[in-house]
Amino acid sequence: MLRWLTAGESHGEALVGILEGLPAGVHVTTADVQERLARRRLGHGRGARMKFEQDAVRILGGLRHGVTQGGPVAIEIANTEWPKWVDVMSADPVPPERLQVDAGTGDVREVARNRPLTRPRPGHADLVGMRKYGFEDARPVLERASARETATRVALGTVAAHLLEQAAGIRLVSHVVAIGPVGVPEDADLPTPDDVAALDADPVRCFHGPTSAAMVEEIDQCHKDGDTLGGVVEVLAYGVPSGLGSYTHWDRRLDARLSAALMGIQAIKGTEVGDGFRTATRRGSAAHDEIERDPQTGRVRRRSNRAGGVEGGMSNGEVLRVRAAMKPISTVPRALATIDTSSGEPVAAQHQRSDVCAVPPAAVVAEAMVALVLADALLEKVGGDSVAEVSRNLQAYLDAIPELQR
Ligand SMILES: Cc1cc2nc3c(=O)[nH]c(=O)nc-3n(C[C@H](O)[C@H](O)[C@H](O)COP(=O)(O)O)c2cc1C
Ligand SMILES: C=C(O[C@@H]1CC(C(=O)O)=C[C@@H](OP(=O)(O)O)[C@H]1O)C(=O)O
Repeated sequence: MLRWLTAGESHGEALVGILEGLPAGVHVTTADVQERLARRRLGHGRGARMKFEQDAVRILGGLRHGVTQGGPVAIEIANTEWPKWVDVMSADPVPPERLQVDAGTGDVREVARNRPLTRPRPGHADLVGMRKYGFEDARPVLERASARETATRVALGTVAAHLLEQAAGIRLVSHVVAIGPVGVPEDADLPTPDDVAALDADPVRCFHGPTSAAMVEEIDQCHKDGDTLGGVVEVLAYGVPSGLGSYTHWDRRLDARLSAALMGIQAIKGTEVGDGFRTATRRGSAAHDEIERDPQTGRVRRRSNRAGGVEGGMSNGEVLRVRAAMKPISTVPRALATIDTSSGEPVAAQHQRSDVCAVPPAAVVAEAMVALVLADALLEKVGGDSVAEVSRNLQAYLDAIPELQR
């Protein structure tokens, strides 16, 4: 079983992620993690912070000379914004005068940052978080609710992706299929893992040129209008063997596990496996993937992949395809109506800098979550304490599948 945990606040000193249950022998370096994190900062529509926030990575445990040792991998991502927040986000008590507006000492901007946030944003965690944890200030809520935390998921997902590729030849890619009302055509080509450089070069991680240009226009128009946008991302995993996950119990189903992991990303409000909601509109004869034997190779194959590579809660050997729908950013510049929780008066919601659209980075985060779930399911299916053992076990399982079922 693979387990992962994250800790840290958006403007705290650092975020930390731990990945436990990894086999020894996964080759991965700080530079690999940094490369994925850089990808998460890309994307037309990101706010000002992503221009200067640097994601300073340190691997604190679990690796020796670029190879996992079997123990938990711990990764720190320092917030380079931290110097501006040292007092406001200090873990230990600070002298009260350092945080008071009228003290006339210290950094005035930092004092301003400590003003209680009492105008909760509709759509963010602010109001319910204040109620639930007993805060009169939304600061502690947004610090942990913030998607800054997704940096740790991408860091841990990098390690999982390396395990998948090195032990089983599984490779992932993610892309953006819709931003607001602008979506790629249904019959557009799917990217493969060899297309990552092209996706990185695209301002919105979209694989369909004309749609990408229209998405950029939509974001620019939305920015001008003081508004925000959501969209849909898709993750594809190539080379997934048949039989990860199980039909035997609800929480063993691969589709359920993928869906929960995607839904656990901030602002994701819908998930889809394969054609998902579109399948629900079809008749059975046009909804499923017929089985035949390839006359050339003699192998069992499908005539289509509407199921997105999962049947009965198990991977079926086809390309795994899952989608996640992201709501528009809730810090809307043309601020929405709310109430001031210190006075009860109707006011405009708090708003400072913010992303206009964070769908492109959400694709990178979704890919990391899928990598973690698949790595967990792979280890569960075949086990192994080293990458070599996982590979051997996988091969032995595949070799044991009867010839007529292959
Ligand atoms: C990559 C990414 C970046 C985000 N950036 C922002 C942002 O700049 N401003 C904002 O209000 N919400 C942003 N969000 C969304 C909020 O974190 C999210 O809406 C909030 O935590 C409430 O959770 P919920 O939307 O799941 O209910 C972002 C989400 C992701 C995945
Ligand atoms: C910092 C990141 O995303 C942040 C996610 C976020 C939110 O409310 O979720 C709000 C913004 O932060 P701030 O309010 O400090 O500008 C984003 O920049 C990141 O992705 O690394």
